[in-house]
Parts: sequence; structure tokens; C-alpha cells
Amino acid sequence: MPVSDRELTQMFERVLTLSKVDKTQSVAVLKSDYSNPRIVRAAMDAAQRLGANVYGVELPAFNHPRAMGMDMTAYCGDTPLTGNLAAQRALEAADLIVDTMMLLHSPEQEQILKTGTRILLAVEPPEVLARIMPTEEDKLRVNAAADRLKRARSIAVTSKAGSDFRATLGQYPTVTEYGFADEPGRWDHWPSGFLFSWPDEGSAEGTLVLDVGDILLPFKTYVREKVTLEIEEGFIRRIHGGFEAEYLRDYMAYFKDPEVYGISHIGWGLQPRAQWTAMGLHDKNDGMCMDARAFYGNFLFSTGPNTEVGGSRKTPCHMDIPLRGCDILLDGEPVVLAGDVVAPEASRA
Ligand SMILES: O=c1ccc(O)c[nH]1
Ligand SMILES: [Fe+2]
Repeated sequence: MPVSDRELTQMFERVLTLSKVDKTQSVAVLKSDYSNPRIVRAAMDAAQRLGANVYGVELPAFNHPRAMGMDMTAYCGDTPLTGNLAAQRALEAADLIVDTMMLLHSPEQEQILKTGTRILLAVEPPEVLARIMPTEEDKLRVNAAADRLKRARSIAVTSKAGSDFRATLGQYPTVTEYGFADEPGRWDHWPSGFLFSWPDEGSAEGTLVLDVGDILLPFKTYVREKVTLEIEEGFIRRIHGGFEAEYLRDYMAYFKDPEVYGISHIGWGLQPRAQWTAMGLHDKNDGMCMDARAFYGNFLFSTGPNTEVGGSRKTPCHMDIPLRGCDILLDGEPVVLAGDVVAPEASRA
């Protein structure tokens, strides 16, 4: 359903308030040719209504000749900001950046965050932003789960479909997404509500089975026949199944980069207002489909880059793959069983 401009501005006022925007703050709205002008306008108006010093930074769109599709998560690393030091300095001067063009998975984003500037990504359709408005309660639940994940030294994921995956943890930090950027140097994404870390280099092992109904992003497809990934020493070694397996093999091989098979962030969804079914009701280019990443009780794993946490894998191919119905155990203790969050209690909706 359409959201009115007035309501969109009020939503931004709420989320920018949660992001600690007030008259002491400067807010940069980062945009490019493909940004949603309604989101740009609502962010600018809301920040002004909160008394902040507001400015816009507009960057010419950047198209990598080998990138396919319009989903900004598909081809990571190079962005319209890459190489534009003057614009980066202008952005680093802000207390908060509202990113309407997507810096995620770029080295520049990490450099900006290190200066203490906060970044809030907002590129989903206004209807999705409205349906998954962030709350303080979301933050408490995601942080409760993060306290558990930070302590974990191993993760094991199994499912009736046949997944039997494990990795050791601890080399990389835990990342939370609860929908507002309220602390210095924090990046967040509205809408969200999930958490993740990265497997220790070389430690991811076993099998992940994409069952019917699991999701392949950025393809934005629901799997119709099982796809089996065999993982050894942190990398996907074999992909087998039917058509979807062939499609995935062909797509990943296109990049001619062995690092695309590396396992990237792994975690689970905690957002009850995100729906598994939502992707089927949107066009592929409406947004990046955060419903799929955040729906409650999913096991979200991904492939490719780990540069945002200081890893060495800078590959442009990034797949986000949420699975349903998994058991997720940390150090042998369950946090999710059969796709339902069971612990920690404070993380349950
Ligand atoms: O919010 C996001 C979106 C994409 C991604 O890969 C991670 N987190
Ligand atoms: Fe991802």
C-alpha cells in the first residue's frame, strides 16, 4: 500500500530521533541518481524538523560494466563514492549520514565509521519501511542475542532438509542490525532486526541444503528444488541440485574469482514484522528485500566479501541466503530450533 509523503516524513522523524538526531547534530543525506527522491526528501525534512544542520551529498551513479541486475547488494565494493575523497571528507564531517544509495560492503563505509560518524542505510520501499518501523524493544532483543553470539566459539546448523554445517567463531566481531544508528561509529539499516558474525577463516565445514522455499538473494527467488552446498575449509567446493543449482553455479563462475565461494556473514533473523512471504509480493527492483534477511528464526548465511570486518576477501559477488526450519546451536546450546527462536529468552519476540 502506498505511504503518504507526510507519513514518510513522520516515520523518518521517529527513526532519526531513535538515531539521536537533535539540534546539536549535523545530518548528511547521501544520494545518487537512483535514490528514491521521496526518501531523500523525507529524510531532509525530518532532520530539519528535529533542528539538525542538514546538507545533501549527491554523487553521480557508478555502474561497473560487469555488474548484473539492479540490486545494490549484488555487486559489492565499488560505489559512487569510490575514489571521491572530497565527497568522503564532506560525509565524514557529519554526525549522521542517511545513506539512500548504499555504501554497504565498501571500504569507504568502514573508513567513514572509524571517524565516529554514524550511518543509517534506508533504501527499501516506503511500505516496507512503514511495516518494519524499528523500536527500542527490537534493539533490546537483538542486543540480547548479540551478547550470546559474542561469547560463542562455535556454531552448528542442522535441518531436516539435510544441512549439517559448523564453524568456529571469535576471529571476527558480532554485528547487530536493529534499524537505527544511535551510537558513535555505528552503521545500521532501516529496516532490519537480525545479527551475524563471520566464521573464523578456513573453519566453515559441512553441508548446507537450500530446501524448497529458502531464498536466494539477490536473485530474489524462492528455491523450488533442493540445492546442496558442500563446504570445506571455509569455501563452497561443490554446488549440486537441479536448475537452481546450475543457475547459482553459472552466476558465481561468471565472476572468475575463487573468493566468491568464501562463506561470509552468518547469523539469524529476529524481526517478527519481517515476513518470509513478502518477497513474493514485490518486484525484483523494488529494493533488496530486507524481509528475507530479517524474518524471525531464519538462518541467514552469505558468500563472498569479508572486508567490512578487516578480512582479506574483497570480491564483488555477494549472495545472501536465508534458510527456514534450521536448528542453530552456539557452543552446543540452541538459539534457534526448527526455525523458531528459543534463546536467549530476552531475544524472543
Ligand atoms: O542489511 C544488510 C543488507 C545486506 C547485507 O548483506 C547485510 N545486511
Ligand atoms: Fe549480506
